[in-house]
This record gives sequence, structure tokens and C-alpha cells, in this order.
Amino acid sequence: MGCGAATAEPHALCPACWSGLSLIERPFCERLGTPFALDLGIGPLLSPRAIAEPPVFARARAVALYDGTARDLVHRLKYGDRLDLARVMGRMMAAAGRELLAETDLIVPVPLHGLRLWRRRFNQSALLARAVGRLAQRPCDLQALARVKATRPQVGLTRAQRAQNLQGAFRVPEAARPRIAGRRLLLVDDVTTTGATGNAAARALLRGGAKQVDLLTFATVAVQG
Ligand SMILES: O=P(O)(O)OC[C@H]1O[C@@H](O)[C@H](O)[C@@H]1O
Repeated sequence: MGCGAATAEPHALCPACWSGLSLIERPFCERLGTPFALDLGIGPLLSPRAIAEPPVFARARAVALYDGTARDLVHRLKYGDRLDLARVMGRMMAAAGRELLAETDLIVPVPLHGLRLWRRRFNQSALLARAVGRLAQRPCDLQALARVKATRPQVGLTRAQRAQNLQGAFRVPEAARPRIAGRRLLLVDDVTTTGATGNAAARALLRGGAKQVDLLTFATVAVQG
């Protein structure tokens, strides 16, 4: 599916692609979902980063670290027009996000600004959100959150610049407020790097009346602890 090699089942990864995935398993930070190098046998665990800078979202989970096959899959989906990959990636996300999905009322993808959506012709996060929703049997609302600012791409920006770039970028449209009021939302994106996008989007959703916002992405950038 990822590299094009034949697989026994349709919409599956070949063994080589599988072995190139750095899957995230416990022990991980219960808040950020980032893995720990060591299992200390105690829990629940929080990373120093989650304690020093608690995120706006309640909990984040991701399938894999953003390297090897995970990076290839994200790039092929996003820049290579391989929309078909959303299905296999969504299946893995539904598994990695099982705990979050059990407490989710509504799935909301991170939106693209209209201009970027027009250029790319699709929102990869919406494709992933739909695939996760279908499998987990949770409704998906593509209009619950709007990207009202045409931000620079996050790629190449520092941590502080990423947060700055997203200030005021998201808003819950008036018409969507009744649909998210008091509800537990699962925000879906392709990748988390610094968490700036997840934080900015979660902040807008909480301001818009959501009760809780969790974050599920396909990949996360490795941050030790
Ligand atoms: O905001 P952080 O977590 O730093 O970076 C992740 C974002 O940067 C984009 O390329 C991804 O699609 C995602 O929305």
C-alpha cells in the first residue's frame, strides 16, 4: 500500500513498510502520548514537557513516530495525492486512539484555510477523520472548526514561531456552536510536531463551548520524555 509492493490483503502495508514504522506503545506520557525510553513500571506517567507546559487539549495519541514509513505515508497522502492511504492510516489511528474514541462524542478534523484547500483540493486531516469515524462509529463534523487565518506552513518554523503563527487561526463558526456545546471532541490531524496546531485548535473549540478536546494524529515527532 505504502511502497506499492503487493500485499496479501487489500489496503494493507507490506512487511518492509511495517518494519519501518516506529509504533508507539506504552509506556508513554498519558497527556502528550509521547513514548518514554524506559518502562519504570509505575504509572500513569507524565512527561516533563507535559508538566512544564500542559497542553490545551486533554490527551494526545499517535500511531507512530514521524520517521521512516510514517513520514512516507504522511507525505504520500498529503503531497502525493495518495488519498487511498487515508483508509489504512485511519485504521491504525482508530486502534491507537481506542481509549480516546470510547469517550468521544464528535470527531473534528483540523481544517485547512480555504486558499490552501483550494490549492491542495483535499484536506488530509478530514480524510483521516472520516476514516477513523467510520471505523469507530463516531460522527464527524467537518464544519465545526474553521481556519480563518491563512497561516504560513509550520514546516521550518521554530517552536515559538509555530505557536505565534497559529494565534487566532481557528474559530468555531456561530452555526456550529450548538453542535459542539458540552460535547467531548476528538481533534484529528496528520502530524503533531510541537503541538502548536493541536493547542490552537483545541483552544478555539473549548472557547466555542466544547467540554473536552483530545487529539489523535497519525504521527508525532519524537520528543524524549
Ligand atoms: O503545530 P505543530 O504540532 O508544530 O505541527 C504540526 C502541524 O504542521 C503541519 O505540517 C501538520 O499538518 C500539522 O497540522
